[in-house]
Amino acid sequence: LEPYMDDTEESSFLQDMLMVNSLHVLIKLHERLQRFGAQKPAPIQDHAEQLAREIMKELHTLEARPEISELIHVLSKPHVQDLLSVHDTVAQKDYEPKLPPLAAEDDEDEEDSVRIIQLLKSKEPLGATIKRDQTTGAIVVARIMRGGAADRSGLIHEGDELREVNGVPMEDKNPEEIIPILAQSDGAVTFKVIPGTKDELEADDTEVFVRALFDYNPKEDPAIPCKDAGLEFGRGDVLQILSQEDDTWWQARRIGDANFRAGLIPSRQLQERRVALQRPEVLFQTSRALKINAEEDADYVAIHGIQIAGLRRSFRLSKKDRRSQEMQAKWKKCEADGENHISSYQEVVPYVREPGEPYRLVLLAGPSGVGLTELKRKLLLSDPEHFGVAVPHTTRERRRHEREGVDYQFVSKHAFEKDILDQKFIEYGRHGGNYYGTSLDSVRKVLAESKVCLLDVEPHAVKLLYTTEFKPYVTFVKPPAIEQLRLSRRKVKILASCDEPMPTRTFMEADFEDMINNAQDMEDKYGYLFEKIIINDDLAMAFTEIRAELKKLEKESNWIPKIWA
Ligand SMILES: Nc1ncnc2c1ncn2[C@@H]1O[C@H](COP(=O)(O)OP(=O)(O)OP(=O)(O)O)[C@@H](O)[C@H]1O
Repeated sequence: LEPYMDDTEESSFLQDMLMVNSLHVLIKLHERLQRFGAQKPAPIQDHAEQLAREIMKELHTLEARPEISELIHVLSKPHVQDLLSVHDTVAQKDYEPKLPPLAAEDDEDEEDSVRIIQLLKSKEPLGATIKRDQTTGAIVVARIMRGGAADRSGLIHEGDELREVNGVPMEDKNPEEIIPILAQSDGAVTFKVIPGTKDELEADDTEVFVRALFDYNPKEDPAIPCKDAGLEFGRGDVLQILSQEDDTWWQARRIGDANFRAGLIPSRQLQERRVALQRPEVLFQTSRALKINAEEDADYVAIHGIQIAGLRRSFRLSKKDRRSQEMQAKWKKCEADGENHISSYQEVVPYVREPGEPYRLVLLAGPSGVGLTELKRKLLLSDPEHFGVAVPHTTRERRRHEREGVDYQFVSKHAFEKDILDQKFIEYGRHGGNYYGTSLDSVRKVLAESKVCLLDVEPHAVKLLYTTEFKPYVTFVKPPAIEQLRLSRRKVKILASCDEPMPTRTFMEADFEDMINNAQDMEDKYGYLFEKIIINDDLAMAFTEIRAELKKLEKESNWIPKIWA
């Protein structure tokens, strides 16, 4: 397993688990069962326990001999008796617990339609919610949770009227008083119900999977009809929708949970209505042109000492030029559709890359200075044959050390402007009279080489790449809390703005604050596009995490928006 283990924690966990004695015993047991199962042994008789008792009785009547005393001694041992009892249970295939007999129905006045139902309840909840019917005042089953005990029994249905639970009449009880009665019942629970008239709808929507675009905690939701029936989830979790029968509360389970019982979640309509009612101000703003600072790219090499073709980013929003107005270039492609997006659920389907198919495009987004270039550089260095980056276009003069098509694609201003008109760029900007930009074709070129293309973009540009062709995997790199940010970046040198005397300086408090605020803004506006969030606190750890995520992405089935399928 070693090649698959990145993490020492994972491998030591596995090792410990494999060493556990009880696991070895279980494996032996399993092997034996396999062996005997194949032989299909049949019991000679299935009342060994009773037989032993009869033998004991007879032995007591016989004259005392050592063998007889020994046999009596052996047969009277509790564990031998238990063993015989287990033998009989298996021989009789008597695995199901027994329900006590139903009480004789002596209530003559009871309507004919009353049905007595017995369920065996374990520690698991019943999986049904109840409510008082507003018109009749009766207690009725409001909802049956898919996959729960009530659902599996097939005996209780939505709309059934509850008359009694374990002999306790429900007439004058509130739902709040009934819940503890049900919760406390363990083992057989007897219900007296009048079946409802509601037609059972065939569940035909269980193949619906969605990615949650918001965090949800039912305990904090005052509107949920039953907090205990709620399903907690986080943004990015994939949920299987098991019922959309109710317009307001859907039933769902979280993929990866061992539990197959559904929980309640707000429906799409409910969630979108809620968001619309408390929309942050920012969602009402008309999309404004985003001002981007262009920066001189050669500085990058000076700082990092390592040059990787196409890695330099000459047009990312930069803290270094924050105050330098004349360095600003306007981004054209900033029609941020995302700004009006309401986050609820995104329908997804499983996806496995076919051999020969291009890899999903890996998009990195994050606030300026958070470490996108650094993470990209580390990934490239870790496997230059596997990862690639798009070579940007520029209209500036080629420098001596630069190679055409490797460092940049050097083009004329006329050609660049034509490409802008032809919408060939994902992003472009202007600096010092020159254009810089990344084209869609340069990304396609990397993908056509069967490489994983790493691209860092402003989040508003993600929308442009959000297509079946690129199937982007959007990773948002986020700064840690300000204390850790100060600590981890205390020795880091960054490029200074052009009006500062030294070419490099350390991060300042304002840089940290900007980084955190910008990250928050990006998350608020574009969070629904982020498939993975990585917190770049310790650089080595952030790199290990992103590398592991990308490996998983390539090997395992992953969920992509249904519109790409
Ligand atoms: N986790 C970290 N710990 C310490 N230093 C870091 C960490 N991540 C990045 N850095 C350093 O912070 C500086 C800025 O990182 P980087 O250039 O990768 O940011 P960026 O997101 O590409 O931002 P920009 O687009 O503004 O350049 C670099 O010097 C980098 O080495």
